Amino acid sequence: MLLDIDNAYVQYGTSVMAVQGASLTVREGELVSLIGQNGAGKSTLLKAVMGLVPLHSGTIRFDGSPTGGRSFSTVRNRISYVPEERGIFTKLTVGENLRLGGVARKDRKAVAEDVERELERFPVLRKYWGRGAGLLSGGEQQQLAIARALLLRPRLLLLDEPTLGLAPIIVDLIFDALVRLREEGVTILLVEQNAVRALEVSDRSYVMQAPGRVLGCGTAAELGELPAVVDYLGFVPSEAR
Ligand SMILES: Nc1ncnc2c1ncn2[C@@H]1O[C@H](COP(=O)(O)OP(=O)(O)OP(=O)(O)O)[C@@H](O)[C@H]1O
Repeated sequence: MLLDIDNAYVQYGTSVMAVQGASLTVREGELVSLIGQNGAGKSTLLKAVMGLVPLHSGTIRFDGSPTGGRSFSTVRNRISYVPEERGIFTKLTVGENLRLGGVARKDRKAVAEDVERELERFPVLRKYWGRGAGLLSGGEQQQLAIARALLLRPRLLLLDEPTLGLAPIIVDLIFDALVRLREEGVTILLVEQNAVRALEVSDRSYVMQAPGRVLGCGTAAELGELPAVVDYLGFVPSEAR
């Protein structure tokens, strides 16, 4: 098991318990999605994996080791995270942003090859290589954020709502890229509000319901057998689309 979240609780301040006993696993090579409505606790769970919010209780293990300890480093363990707000440095160029993804690596030649591969994956980044990243559209910035995250050669890629607010043609482009990444063997945990598309591309999905509980998990076919999940989603996962 690459990622193993067991009975995680996360609290903001003293009142809001945003995640309440969530368990989730990701195996090497899987594309797993986390779906559910606004405020269900999906983003919080990703932040907990990155150590950006502390666990109240429960455990998160990466490759068998707890993620919470001082000695754990997401960079050393090669976990890449693309937050909902993307984290692009708007004052830097596209090329500078992209190269930043590889700064922690020592294999400079391989980094250069990986930059080239990302430019082939997302041609718009080549086109705008020298342009200030702040001038890119939302969809272009999202491609840059994903490409930059891939430059770490992540063992696990965490994506928070990569298609939120983007034009349908860009949504298609991002989902196509996810399918290809999965074929390349990149392990992905995807938070997505577009449940239909997420179910379509994922090996397995977790359905999360506020406040912070996992309602069910499995393949689209398995989720379709769970009445509470079908009720919550408002459609039968295996019959979507
Ligand atoms: N920094 C914060 N301080 C206090 N409460 C927060 C904070 N961030 C999130 N919450 C609350 O925690 C709960 C879970 O939020 P979270 O963002 O994880 O949900 P989500 O499923 O990712 O939804 P969304 O798609 O809207 O991001 C919500 O009730 C939210 O209001």
